[in-house]
Formats: sequence, C-alpha cells, structure tokens
Amino acid sequence: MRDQVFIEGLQGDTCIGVYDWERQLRQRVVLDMVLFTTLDAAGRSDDLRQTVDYKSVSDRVLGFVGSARFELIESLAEALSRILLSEFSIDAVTLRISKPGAVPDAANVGVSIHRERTSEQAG
Ligand SMILES: Nc1nc2c(c(=O)[nH]1)N=C([C@H](O)[C@@H](O)CO)CN2
Repeated sequence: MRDQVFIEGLQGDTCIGVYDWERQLRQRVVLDMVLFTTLDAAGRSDDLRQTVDYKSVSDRVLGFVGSARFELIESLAEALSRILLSEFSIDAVTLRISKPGAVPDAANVGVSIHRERTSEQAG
C-alpha cells in the first residue's frame, strides 16, 4: 500500500444542488480526502518540499469549492479529483464529500470516489 496524506472534515460553502431553491444560496459541504503518494523522502529529509503539503491542498480545495457551481456533489468530486491529480504530486485520491442536512432524517449523505492519476496528468 502506498503512503497517504489525509485531510478530514474540511468545510466550505458552495452553490450546490439540483433544485431551484438550492441555486439561490450557498450550502455547507464537508470534504475528507486521502492523497496517495510516497513519503519516505520527506521522512528522511524533514523537508516540506518532499511531501504533499496538506495546507496547500486545503487552500486550493476551499478556493475551488467557494467559487464552484454544480448541481450534483458527484460533479464537484470529479472536478476536485482532476485538480488534485494534475496539480499535486500524488498517484491517486480518495475523496468523500458530505452534504450534511440535505436529508433531514439522515445523519449524513454524500459520495466517495477514488481516482488514479493518468499518464496525461502532470505531477
Ligand atoms: N447522489 C446524489 N443524490 C442527490 C444529490 C446529489 O448531489 N447526489 N442532490 C440532491 C439535492 O440537491 C438534495 O441535496 C437537496 O436536498 C438530491 N439527491
């Protein structure tokens, strides 16, 4: 198994939803992600440049989420996975997006996707 950098419970507000009333407001989404990479060089060198900086990833994700306009959380997840795979030095990402409160009778709802880096995606 590859090494992992993870981010849990990252919260942002965005325009998301399929219904007309949802297009008029911003709703909270919560993101959990696992970034698959190799960490041995960073562990040996103690150098941030040798790893995936979870602060940089968090800032990039929240910046995108804040200006995004999608209907489905699947679409937000797909777009974010493409950004992460093309802009950061990772081999794969597992991304979970929750939309708390979307179904009042459920504790939580959301999607989880796993995407691998393709040969076209730079690192
Ligand atoms: N699989 C999904 N199901 C639903 C979504 C979604 O994004 N993915 N969205 C909605 C509505 O926008 C809902 O959140 C409104 O409460 C319904 N189902």
